[in-house]
Amino acid sequence: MSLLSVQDLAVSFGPTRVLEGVSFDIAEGEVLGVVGESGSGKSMTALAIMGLLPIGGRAAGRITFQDRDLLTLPERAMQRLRGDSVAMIFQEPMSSLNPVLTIGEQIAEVLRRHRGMRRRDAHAEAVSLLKLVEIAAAERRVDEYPHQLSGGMRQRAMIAIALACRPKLLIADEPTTALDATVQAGILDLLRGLRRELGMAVLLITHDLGVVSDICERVVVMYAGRVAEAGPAGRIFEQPAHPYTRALLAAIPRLEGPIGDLPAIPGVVPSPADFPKGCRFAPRCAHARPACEVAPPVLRALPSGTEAACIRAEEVS
Ligand SMILES: Nc1ncnc2c1ncn2[C@@H]1O[C@H](COP(=O)(O)OP(=O)(O)OP(=O)(O)O)[C@@H](O)[C@H]1O
Repeated sequence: MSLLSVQDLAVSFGPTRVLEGVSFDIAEGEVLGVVGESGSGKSMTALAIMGLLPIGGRAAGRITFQDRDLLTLPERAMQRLRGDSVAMIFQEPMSSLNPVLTIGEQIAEVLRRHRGMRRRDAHAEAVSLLKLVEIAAAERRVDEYPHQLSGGMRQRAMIAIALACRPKLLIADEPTTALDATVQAGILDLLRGLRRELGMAVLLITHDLGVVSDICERVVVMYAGRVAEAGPAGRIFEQPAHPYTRALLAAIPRLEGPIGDLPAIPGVVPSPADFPKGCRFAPRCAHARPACEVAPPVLRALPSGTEAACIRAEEVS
């Protein structure tokens, strides 16, 4: 059974629809990757799930978490859910951490509020949580301020705060983008381990298919506010059906590849006001035909084992 089910999600700002027809499920303990370039709608999807859309944003469709319809849940219940069951971490931990409180105080605050812990117990639990996210010298670090930690350590501290309420689902929005490659690998290892140890589901948002390749079981590829392709990670990587997925895969830097010769996708994601009438990827697609510009392609199951929104998927994959 699904822990989270997103069905036909749309997000609008006034007359502008930035997201449309987005559907996916996450099972308990599953890691789902949501991938796409900047502007494809990944963050908006996450914020709609959290009930934290920017001012003026309106969500339609259905988001079900453990049988509760999140789009109709009263704000107080939503607040409780954000503390108790669903947690989110962002790309830049410094903007989410409070600079004038120690890491320990910030974790303890969550523990007191959501788990009703007393001050001394909360401090001890904060140290345990810092150990869980593999911060060395946790007993000392717990009393330090965010600016005293490195970027990688701050992200680990953010994860510790997110874990303090023992969420069933962790939404990680570009958690490693601001970090250098080695630190990035460490954070991904940590997420993989935590997921195994705690059995929590993870929704991992990234623009980098390389990041999802060995941590996610399933992948949703988004383009210009719609799902371009979705399926098991293995299938997506071995036999991608959508030309956009293939282009993203070709853009993953490979160590053995010639340096400075990375195949890029020409052009940029259109802004919502300029979304084409037909396939939104058509203007950048090497395989586009006039038929692609007539109507938006529907997501359909393909023999390769994924679902793709491309009318030429069988011919081009
Ligand atoms: N406050 C806002 N009001 C109106 N439109 C917005 C607002 N914030 C974002 N958008 C639009 O919503 C679309 C999706 O943005 P979103 O941030 O979800 O993309 P993304 O894939 O997460 O990209 P990034 O990796 O850059 O965050 C974009 O076209 C963006 O211009």
